[in-house]
Amino acid sequence: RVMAAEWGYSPTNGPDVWARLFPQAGGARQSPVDICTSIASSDSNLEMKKLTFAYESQSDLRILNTGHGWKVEAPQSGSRLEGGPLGEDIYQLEQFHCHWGETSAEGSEHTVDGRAYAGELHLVHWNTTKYQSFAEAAQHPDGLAVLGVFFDVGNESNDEIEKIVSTLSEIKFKGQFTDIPDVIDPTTFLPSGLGYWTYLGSLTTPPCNECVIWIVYKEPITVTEEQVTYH
Ligand SMILES: CC#CCOc1ccc(CNS(N)(=O)=O)cc1
Ligand SMILES: [Zn+2]
Repeated sequence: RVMAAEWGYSPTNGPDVWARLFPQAGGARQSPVDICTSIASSDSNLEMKKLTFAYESQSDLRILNTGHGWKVEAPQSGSRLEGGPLGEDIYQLEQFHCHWGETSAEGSEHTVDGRAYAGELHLVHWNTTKYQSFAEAAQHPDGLAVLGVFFDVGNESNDEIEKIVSTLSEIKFKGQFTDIPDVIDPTTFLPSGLGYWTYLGSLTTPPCNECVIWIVYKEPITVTEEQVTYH
């Protein structure tokens, strides 16, 4: 059948047929992957070059219903992500968004030894040392760096996530957006334990560009069931 107009996750427009419209989806370094902890090698170089990040608190951020979740546009010229697997380049925050599922038993894009988490937050950065724009960076193998943080469902709610999901009732439909009234500090999304897995991959959704250096934190953050299931 001809590809449905919009890509999605159904049998007729899902990942198995994305490559028809988005050739990179058929590439050799596609994300997400299952992280097999037994074969992940620890790289002494990474331990030497500590991954460092610095974010500003931002107000007046806009949140969008993408049709596949929510996305906060957060271009931050003052933000910096560097070190670890990123060589000498500096990466700047562009946006962050979330993936979750129908139940809290699934929803993350990456899995760890076959185990899915309730959701996954992605902080998308681009290489401002080498490229002039996000769109240009997304055309290069070292163009983007995405921090992935798993969500575990528990009894504590995450205050920063609450600032975001409390606005979702205003953007029930794809394409709608609204302003987030609170100040958001992306640093608070990160777990306390800073151990991570890293690999060279791609955008996990179309156009699936193979331009992402993935950094997936080992420690999940805890959110409540409410915070990852929307009515
Ligand atoms: C090239 C291009 C483009 C559009 O920008 C994006 C940005 C992020 C994403 C989501 N990718 S993910 N889930 O790997 O962060 C998809 C398209
Ligand atoms: Zn994502």
